[in-house]
Amino acid sequence: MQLSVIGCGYLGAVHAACMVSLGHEVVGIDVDPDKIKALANGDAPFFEPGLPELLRTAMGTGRLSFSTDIADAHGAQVHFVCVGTPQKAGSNAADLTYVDASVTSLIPHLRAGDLVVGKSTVPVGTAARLAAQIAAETPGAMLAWNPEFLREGYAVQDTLTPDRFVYGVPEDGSAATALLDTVYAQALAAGTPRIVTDYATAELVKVAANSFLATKISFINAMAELCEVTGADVTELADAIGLDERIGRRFLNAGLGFGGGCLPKDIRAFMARADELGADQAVGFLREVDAINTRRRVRMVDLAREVNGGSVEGKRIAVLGVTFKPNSDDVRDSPALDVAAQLARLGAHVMITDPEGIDNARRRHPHLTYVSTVAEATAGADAVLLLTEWREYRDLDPAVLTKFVSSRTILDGRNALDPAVWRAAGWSYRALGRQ
Ligand SMILES: NC(=O)c1ccc[n+]([C@@H]2O[C@H](COP(=O)([O-])OP(=O)(O)OC[C@H]3O[C@@H](n4cnc5c(N)ncnc54)[C@H](O)[C@@H]3O)[C@@H](O)[C@H]2O)c1
Ligand SMILES: O=c1ccn([C@@H]2O[C@H](COP(=O)(O)OP(=O)(O)O[C@H]3O[C@H](CO)[C@@H](O)[C@H](O)[C@H]3O)[C@@H](O)[C@H]2O)c(=O)[nH]1
Repeated sequence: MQLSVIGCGYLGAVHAACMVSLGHEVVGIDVDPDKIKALANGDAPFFEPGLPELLRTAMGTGRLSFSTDIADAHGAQVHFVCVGTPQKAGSNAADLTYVDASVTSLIPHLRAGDLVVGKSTVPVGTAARLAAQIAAETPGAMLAWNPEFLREGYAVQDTLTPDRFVYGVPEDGSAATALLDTVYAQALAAGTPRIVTDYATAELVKVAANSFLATKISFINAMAELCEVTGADVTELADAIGLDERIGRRFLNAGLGFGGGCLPKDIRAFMARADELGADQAVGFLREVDAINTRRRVRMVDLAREVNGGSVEGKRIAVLGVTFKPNSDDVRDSPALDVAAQLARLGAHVMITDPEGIDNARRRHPHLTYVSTVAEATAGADAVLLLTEWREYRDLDPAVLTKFVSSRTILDGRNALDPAVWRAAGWSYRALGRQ
């Protein structure tokens, strides 16, 4: 099938390359000329495991092209909308500027029978509004909402073998469903469940899933707060409750909390939309989920002060990890970057290192100091903060770090290290939610 993918960021670039690997012919469109130039050269414009190889193979087939001109989407039968829906400045609501602009620019190039497929995460009600616009301007063209559930760091496998497909389709949605079934034929044949529903349900499935995940993380972080005042251990607590299959151990890792370009802005946009719908009470608990999450960052800064005798002013603090999670270069709403910036504001000499995130972090916080190695970051450090649990930081040998630091103090913001190993090597080990 001929497909277009509009918006080639973390979601769209992976989607485009994966669709080619399924046998389709794809044109990727983006308004960012640098991104399109890199992609057209077969280079991934961001770090995502497996994407460079997939892109190179896809380019080699001759079935993947990229363009900044939306007119090049003409001729595709299915058009995936993958543009950003960030948080609006000064508000909790989602900024729909990019979704609206991309659909408006696409409409003149649609033909009757074409299917526009929204993949971006949007407030409930968006699909119905866009469907009406498309129907008015290109009779016979259709819209479906097919939210995306991929995780950064696992984007390729999540796209090719998702847990489920959700299709939000109009009342007479059989043609739209049939087209999406053709696009995803391979995964469907392998048994991936698909739920065909209305627009509103599909939109809500996406934000409900992210709200649930955020709530699970904030729940365990609230327990961490209790552990801190009682001397209990949140990792053992999580292991114990997680053995109950109804609860499950996944997404119960206490620490610095959730960040990234999705969970924080999605729960806020959900609250804002519920407010507009007069249903703010229904998701009022998300305010608490957000507040618990933010408190973890404050707690980490406080802990850094505490181990430095009450103030970090003039202290050398090594920060290991700056992305919002490992295996990604994404620093959007990164708890690690936030903590590093707060410590710098308090007068600490913060030395940040990260395997993939430095360029993005520097763009957001150019005044902070970035170095390429753990040795440079920890040289003369009064405290070492592990803030993103990259494999290489989990595997650090305390005996090796001892040679660089000025004080053997480690704060484990992700409960990723074995306290016994670090203490046995003479380190003072502190973490969130455990002694
Ligand atoms: N990142 C993820 O892991 C992920 C997972 C699931 C869902 N989502 C959702 O997918 C959407 C995209 O997220 P992302 O992380 O890929 O964002 P992103 O910022 O990485 O990418 C968005 C891209 O859209 C482009 N764009 C903006 N306006 C455009 C237009 N008018 N025409 C063409 N391109 C345009 C931008 O230049 C950018 O490259 C969001 O709604 C997000 O919530 C993201
Ligand atoms: O037990 C846990 C699990 C995660 N996190 C943090 O939560 C954040 C989000 O992690 P994750 O959900 O793995 O990353 P994303 O790539 O942002 O993926 C989420 O957001 C995407 C965009 O909507 C969805 O598609 C995915 O299903 C959803 O998991 C990160 O900061 C993690 O460090 C924790 O603190 N504890």
